[in-house]
Amino acid sequence: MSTIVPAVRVEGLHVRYGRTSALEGVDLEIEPGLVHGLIGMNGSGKSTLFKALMGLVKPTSGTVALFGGTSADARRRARVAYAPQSEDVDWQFPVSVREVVAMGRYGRLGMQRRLRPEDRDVVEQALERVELTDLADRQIGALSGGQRKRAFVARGLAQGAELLLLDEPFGGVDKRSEATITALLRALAAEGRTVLVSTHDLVAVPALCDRVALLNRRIVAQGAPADTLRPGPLAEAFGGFVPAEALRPEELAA
Ligand SMILES: Nc1ncnc2c1ncn2[C@@H]1O[C@H](COP(=O)(O)OP(=O)(O)OP(=O)(O)O)[C@@H](O)[C@H]1O
Repeated sequence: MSTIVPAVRVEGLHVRYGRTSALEGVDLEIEPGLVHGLIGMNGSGKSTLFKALMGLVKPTSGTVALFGGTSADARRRARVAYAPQSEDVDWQFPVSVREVVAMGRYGRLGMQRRLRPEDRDVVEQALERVELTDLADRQIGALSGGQRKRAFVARGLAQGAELLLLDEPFGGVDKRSEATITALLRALAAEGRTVLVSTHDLVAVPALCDRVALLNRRIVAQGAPADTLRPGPLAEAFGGFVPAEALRPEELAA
């Protein structure tokens, strides 16, 4: 039996918003040190699953464990970082990019504490890692879509998070930024961090993800991209529609 504690273990998770059933019995295990893709159509429950992992929505039933403990515990110990979908962020908030990244440090120290010189160094290193040093004094809303995503990744890095949950990091991002973010996330996994990314961009998946989970209110398929991005599971995940860009050339011809 494997002794590796999964970064995420979800069992029998149901979430409802009033009359809307968003998740219906999700079972999911996320192995640490890999990039995992969470793929599903609009309304399939991706954001709800992220929020449930963070303890931001209450399950109707089922359980969520991060590193074998509660999500509250993982948050308290700064082990998990969450970058919400762009629509869920107030981009007018008067904070600079550097201040957003520094929030990752406060997560560890508590807002009452002042950043020490070594914390400031960590913030600068995180900014440099995502190539935002030159834009660090800008108001966060004055960044492009791709730069905003990178700022949130930097916040997670400054926090020292072992698990990064990124909701649609490729939404509204051009191909160049997408390649930068992909390389960054691959490098984070190579360091042993765990990354869970929701995306519609199926073309990006094989280069980015070690594992894929297809979601349609429950997990339809989970495994290596080559095994899951197949016509059958894709049709089930996308309500009968098979996104052609997800298929390999031989399957397209079939
Ligand atoms: N706060 C809410 N109140 C009521 N219903 C909600 C709420 N948030 C989400 N829902 C509903 O729950 C379902 C799942 O939504 P969710 O945002 O998790 O899907 P998603 O896969 O992230 O979608 P998208 O790809 O469009 O972002 C949808 O039917 C949505 O309308």
